[in-house]
Amino acid sequence: MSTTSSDYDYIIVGGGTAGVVIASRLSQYLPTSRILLLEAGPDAVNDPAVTDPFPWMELFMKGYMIDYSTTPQSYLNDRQILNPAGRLLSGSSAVNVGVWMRASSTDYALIAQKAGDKRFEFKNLVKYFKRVETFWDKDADERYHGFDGPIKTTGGRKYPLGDTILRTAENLGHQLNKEANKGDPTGLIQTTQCYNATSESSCERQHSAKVFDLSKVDVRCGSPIARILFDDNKTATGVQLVSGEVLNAKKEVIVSCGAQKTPQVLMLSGIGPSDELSKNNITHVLDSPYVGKNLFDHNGLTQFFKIKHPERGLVYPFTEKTRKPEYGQGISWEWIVFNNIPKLDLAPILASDNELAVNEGLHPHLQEKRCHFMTIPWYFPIALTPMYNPTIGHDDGKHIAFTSLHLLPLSRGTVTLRSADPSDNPVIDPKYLSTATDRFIMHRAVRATLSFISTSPLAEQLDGETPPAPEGYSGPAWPALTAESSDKEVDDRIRAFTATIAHPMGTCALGTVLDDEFRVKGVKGLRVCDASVFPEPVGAMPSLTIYALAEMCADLVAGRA
Ligand SMILES: Cc1cc2nc3c(=O)[nH]c(=O)nc-3n(C[C@H](O)[C@H](O)[C@H](O)COP(=O)(O)OP(=O)(O)OC[C@H]3O[C@@H](n4cnc5c(N)ncnc54)[C@H](O)[C@@H]3O)c2cc1C
Repeated sequence: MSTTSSDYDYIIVGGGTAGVVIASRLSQYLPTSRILLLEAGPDAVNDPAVTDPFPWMELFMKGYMIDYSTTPQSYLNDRQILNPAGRLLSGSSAVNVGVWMRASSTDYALIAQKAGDKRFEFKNLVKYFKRVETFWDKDADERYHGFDGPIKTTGGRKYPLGDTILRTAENLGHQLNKEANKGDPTGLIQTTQCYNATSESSCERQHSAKVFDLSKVDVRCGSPIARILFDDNKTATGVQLVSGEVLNAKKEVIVSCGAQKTPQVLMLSGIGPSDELSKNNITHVLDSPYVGKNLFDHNGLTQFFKIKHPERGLVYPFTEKTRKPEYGQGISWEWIVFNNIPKLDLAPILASDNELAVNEGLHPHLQEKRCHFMTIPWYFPIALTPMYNPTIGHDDGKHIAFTSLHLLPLSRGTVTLRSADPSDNPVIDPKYLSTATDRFIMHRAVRATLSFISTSPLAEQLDGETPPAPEGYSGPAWPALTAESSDKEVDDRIRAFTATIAHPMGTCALGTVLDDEFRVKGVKGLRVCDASVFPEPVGAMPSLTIYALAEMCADLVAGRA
């Protein structure tokens, strides 16, 4: 067969977090191979709106961030939940908040069990975590941290309320966990973020295409694909772009379009649940019933609390106006609490959801070191819930925010096709909080925040909650929540204001859709590697784990694993 300029050895579809890593590493490991990376969005790698981690609104306005809003969610008052993702080279790594963390080893053990391979256990992932990062603290334990990886990190700030938060957490019984990256994040941890410190008080975002070398990869931005092409033996032979152009892959196609788009690409290519394909008149390549199933996400509720003495400059976002060396580099927060719910409290709720193995204590939620939720204090009113209270701006200097974040959802939703048109977004139905266990965990998470703000010494610095007052809302005023609020008041608030922090995962999972080397079962020459591969949630912000899985995938493709 003669070779043309449209013939490649490997085509990676989706130049996001995972796709960039895989393309970069393959070009390094297989230097004689021709590698193509196709990205739907633009190349904005050095646009200050991307490299500066703070101008989020600009990311939307410039079209770098798109919204995959959900269907009406029945356990959230039928609200459609804003669901952003990056649509540019680097994908969501170019628009995210930059929290850099690993989950509990128990979470990875469950993923390994579902994937059917020990390679996904924490101890076997550590080498990939290390390969990716340059950890900011040179004295950190080298068994767990990398010091020469492409992603530089920052941490170790000192905010005026830092000690107050630390002592409040300790008064509530949370131990300071100085090494949260060795498989047990339980307790109070100091936040690390994936920024590169450019001075004592400034930093730039570390996103995948900024730091991974793509000089030996053919990168085509503005090139959304319509479908993957197969021969009669169900071997992937290349892709067709939305423009109609066909590009050939002699060895493999690797799909990394993120948890919302990867299942859509597979279904449009004829791989998916048979009924879904038939409904959209798509020619079947393979009935793969779990494509687009198993969608889960991290739900969060954010609340704003008034500071008693704003004149002391205790709270501020880290913006141009307020950059101070003692605040270090990064978004204005320094602590996160990883919380466990006691087994005796959780077991009856799990049983009410008919979850298996609860009575024997074998349910994954009842295992040691599993963290069910996070409490996140921010030194400014971060607007994770849109239109929460538009009178409070980021720079108001009078509020602190707390996010109560549910980490281990049992609810499972779907990504299905809106139509056979690749330009249409898929239908996203995460079925948020559709299990009693998830509603219970979310409730406990908010209660934990209310205890935190009512406990000394933080309590003495605060003056209650400023409740939400969304623009255009004309109903009765929302009561300020306190530790004394009724269960109904807490649940009403959860239903009305819970959002997502944009961690969708699970829609082309290892073990069901994929084998243990990321290959799509039932066809040849096709792999998937991105947030969609998780069979079970990681109870942490996921990007570091996604980077690590992409490193592993590149090793497997190149025969180095
Ligand atoms: C606002 C926000 C804040 C977040 N904060 C954090 C955080 O603080 N810490 C953390 O760890 N995680 C965070 N996350 C989550 C994390 O960033 C994502 O889970 C991760 O980046 C997803 O990586 P991915 O490779 O699966 O997909 P992405 O990085 O989203 O990449 C998918 C890419 O595929 C492209 N694409 C889609 N369809 C096509 C097509 N048909 N053809 C070609 N290309 C296509 C997209 O344009 C995109 O570039 C956040 C996410 C968001 C959106």
